[in-house]
Amino acid sequence: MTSRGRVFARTILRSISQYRDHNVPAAASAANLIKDEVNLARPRSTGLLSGTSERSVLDKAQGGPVWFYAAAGLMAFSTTTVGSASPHTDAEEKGKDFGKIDNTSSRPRVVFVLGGPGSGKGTQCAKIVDNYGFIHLSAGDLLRAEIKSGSPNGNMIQNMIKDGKIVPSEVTVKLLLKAMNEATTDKFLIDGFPRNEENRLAFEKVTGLEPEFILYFDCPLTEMEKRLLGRNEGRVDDNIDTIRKRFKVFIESSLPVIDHYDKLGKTRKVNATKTREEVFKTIEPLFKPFLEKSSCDGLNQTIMQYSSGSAVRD
Ligand SMILES: Nc1ncnc2c1ncn2[C@@H]1O[C@H](COP(=O)(O)OP(=O)(O)O)[C@@H](O)[C@H]1O
Ligand SMILES: O=c1ccn([C@@H]2O[C@H](COP(=O)(O)OP(=O)(O)O)[C@@H](O)[C@H]2O)c(=O)[nH]1
Repeated sequence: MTSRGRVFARTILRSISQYRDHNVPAAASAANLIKDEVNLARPRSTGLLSGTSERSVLDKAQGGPVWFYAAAGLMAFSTTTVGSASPHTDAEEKGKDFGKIDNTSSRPRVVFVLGGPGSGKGTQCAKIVDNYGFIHLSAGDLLRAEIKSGSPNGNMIQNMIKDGKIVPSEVTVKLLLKAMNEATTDKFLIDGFPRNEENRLAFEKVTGLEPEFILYFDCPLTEMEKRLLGRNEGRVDDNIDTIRKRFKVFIESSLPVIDHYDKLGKTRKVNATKTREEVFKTIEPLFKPFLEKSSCDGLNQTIMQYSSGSAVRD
């Protein structure tokens, strides 16, 4: 990050603050998130040219430090196309046609794993991690860890989870960013997030990242209820009252997110009622392309661009 870049980022932060003064709520929450992220990302961004291990994974978003682009509001979303553009694409039907993953890019690659509570997201994520080198970030697990850590937000998060409500985006996005920044790989399975349109917009604004695709586990409520009641993990929300509230929230708030990505041709719908093994077989073709070519070439190219100054956007 050059000093001109820093000056530019500060200017943009100022203009976001001015928007906030004019009561633009999205700009206001973005500005808060961005300020936090500046603090998170800044110490690492000094190592831009000193090798991949020292570069924050998120520094690579859009070929530059994420907080810089977030501050600049230059969210030119990824042009990566994954699979067919037709909506409501069933994974079974599409088979190998999922293959258009941009493995020459060095930016972090994100897959959102969505579906109702108990549809089997966590179960399948574990299998994908074992076989395809992704990092699994469960937003619910991150929130539960935050409660355990004794964070000042702990009580609020606990109450929201008990009541089946969606925790404010500021909290969840910050936890996700921190986990992404600490990760040693750039392939992320983000499980159980975004849960509503506000979550989605907050993540997009702050990271500038668009998911490669959305894995949507389609499962009837009766099956999900049965699975949740048998989960036996001692969770405060796996009781019939909270389960019913979670279903309502899923239908009212989360389905519109799945629909949004559907319209962009990014939703990969999977029949989640099959056995664990059958579901995994169905989704595997979606992940094979990620193994086909290392992203090192793209990464090296990005580092060279930084060396020559051509990737600096001020
Ligand atoms: N395909 C499946 N068939 C039957 N039970 C399943 C299947 N997938 C997951 N389960 C079980 O259902 C429960 C909920 O699964 P989980 O992966 O935790 O769902 P989610 O992460 O979507 O809430 C767990 O007890 C899990 O072992
Ligand atoms: O992005 C998220 C993810 C989870 N939660 C909260 O955490 C609970 C449990 O979510 P998780 O994904 O762990 O459980 P699932 O819905 O898959 O059973 C949800 O009901 C919400 O209260 C949230 O607020 N935002």
